[in-house]
This record gives sequence, C-alpha cells and structure tokens, in this order.
Amino acid sequence: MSVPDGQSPGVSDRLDPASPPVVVKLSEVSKRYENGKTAVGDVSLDIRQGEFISFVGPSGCGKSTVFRMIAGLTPPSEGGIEVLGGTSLQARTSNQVAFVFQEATLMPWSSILDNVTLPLKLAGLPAKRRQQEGIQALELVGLGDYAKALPRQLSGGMKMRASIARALVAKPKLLLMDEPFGALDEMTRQTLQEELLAIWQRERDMTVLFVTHNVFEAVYLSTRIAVMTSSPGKVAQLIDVPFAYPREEEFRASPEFGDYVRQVSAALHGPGGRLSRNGA
Ligand SMILES: Nc1ncnc2c1ncn2[C@@H]1O[C@H](COP(=O)(O)OP(=O)(O)OP(=O)(O)O)[C@@H](O)[C@H]1O
Repeated sequence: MSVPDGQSPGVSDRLDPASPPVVVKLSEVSKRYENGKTAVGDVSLDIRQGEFISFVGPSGCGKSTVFRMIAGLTPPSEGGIEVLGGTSLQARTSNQVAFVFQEATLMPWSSILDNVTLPLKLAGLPAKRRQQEGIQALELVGLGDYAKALPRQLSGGMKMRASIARALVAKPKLLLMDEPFGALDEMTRQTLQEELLAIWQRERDMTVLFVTHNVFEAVYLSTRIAVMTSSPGKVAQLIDVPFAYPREEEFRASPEFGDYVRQVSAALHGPGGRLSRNGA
C-alpha cells in the first residue's frame, strides 16, 4: 500500500485540496420541503476538481436532497449553490453533470448500446458518432461485447456497469452517484469499486460525489468523506483519506484502512450531538 509522499506525479495533485479549482460550492444551503420538513440545514462546502468525495450518514439525513440540489433538480430554500462556475441547472442542461442511482433504470426494450447512448441522442449527436462514443464507454466498463444485448440478458452488476457507461458517455465533469452499489453482492461491489477508481484515475479532471451507507466503501474510494448528521441534515465532519491511488487490494487489509474506518464510524455513531455542533 502506498502512502502519499508528495513525490508521485499526479497523486499529490489529487490530494492537495489547495490547488484545483472549486467545482461545487455550497454556501449556507438549507432545504425545507413543502410539508415543513427541514431536510438540510445550513450546509457550506467547497468541492474541488478531481476530488472523490463520499457522503455518509444515517438514513434520512439529507444526502439525496443535497445531491438533488447540486443537480438542479430541486432548489435550495436558502443559501447558494454554484456548480462548475454557473448554476446547477446550467451545469446539468449542458451535459456536464451525470448521475448514477442505485437502480440501473435501463429501458428494457432497447439494446445496451441504445441505452448507453441515450444522453448523446438527446443532445442531438449524429448516429455514427453516438455509436463510436457508446462502444468506447461500454469498453471502459468491460461491456464491449454486450452492445446488442437487452438489459434482461445482463446480471445486476453488468446492468450497473451499463448505467455507469451511460453516465460517462457524455464525458461529464461531475459525476453524482447515489448508492450505486447498494443493491449488489459484496464481491461484485468490490469489483465495481476498483473499476470505478480506475476510470476516475483515467479521467483526471472528473469529480465524483458518492453517497453510501457503507463506511468501508467510503474509505476505500474517497479522497475525502463528508459525515452527515440528521435533524436537520448537516455536514458534521469532513475527513481526508490521504492515501495514494491506485489503492490495491492490500489497502483494504491494512491497519491504516481500519483506522480510517473506525474514525468515520466514530463520527457517525459518536456521542450524540457532539459532531453536529462542529458544522462544516
Ligand atoms: N419531496 C419530499 N418532500 C418532503 N420531505 C422529503 C422529500 N424528500 C425527502 N424528504 C425528507 O427529507 C429528509 C431527507 O431525505 P433524503 O432522501 O435527502 O435523505 P437521505 O439521507 O438520502 O436518506 P436515505 O439514506 O434513506 O436515502 C427525510 O426526512 C425525508 O423524509
């Protein structure tokens, strides 16, 4: 396992939060739904280009609400959100932001290639170009041989790969992943985690925001972890995970990995209220 030493080219950039530009800026953001529920209260957070940041927290603490606001799917009640230098809506409609959800949500009657290239079709790209880019995205996730298959012919893990390919096909600058591996078995989950990190490392400028309930997954994947607490949802603690990539299998078995898992778990389950007073 390699620990950052500032010498490896590329790695230090990923881990130095001071250098890359801010791509998502949340300024005192709150969200109160129409039924009066305050889902998110006063969250301020800067996310920089190339980060892989995971959001962990108890069910209902507002993780998906934060994502929906960043995606421009629901407006904040208070505060400001800037995405890639503009509004969240501008970023989404210009195809710079892509999503992956827990369900792969593929169109059952369309081939995997047609599913994956849908965002390009919606953007008006010609058929030949769509096909080229689609095949490229499928190869990236190891589904190069399944372009003509229908979703029902794929396993759960393969469907998720297709969903990731669809998100990557338009080469987004920001990838929002809301519990993408939550429904998969542990082995498939670990394989997809490794593949996702490999893709992220290749797309040097792509920033990934990832929601998970799984502390092990958060530590394995992330440069930084936002630990959220509920009522109302807040970012209670930000934890840097300063280990170089690629993170080999032995990283998962290392004492340092265990230390970070314990630190994040303590932040999640520690003495009630103490963390939420350290709001980020
Ligand atoms: N459209 C809505 N209208 C009213 N309340 C909502 C709405 N969407 C979410 N909520 C409430 O806001 C709170 C935060 O929900 P959200 O889905 O953001 O949490 P979460 O952390 O993503 O949960 P989980 O981990 O279970 O997916 C919850 O109490 C939820 O019931």
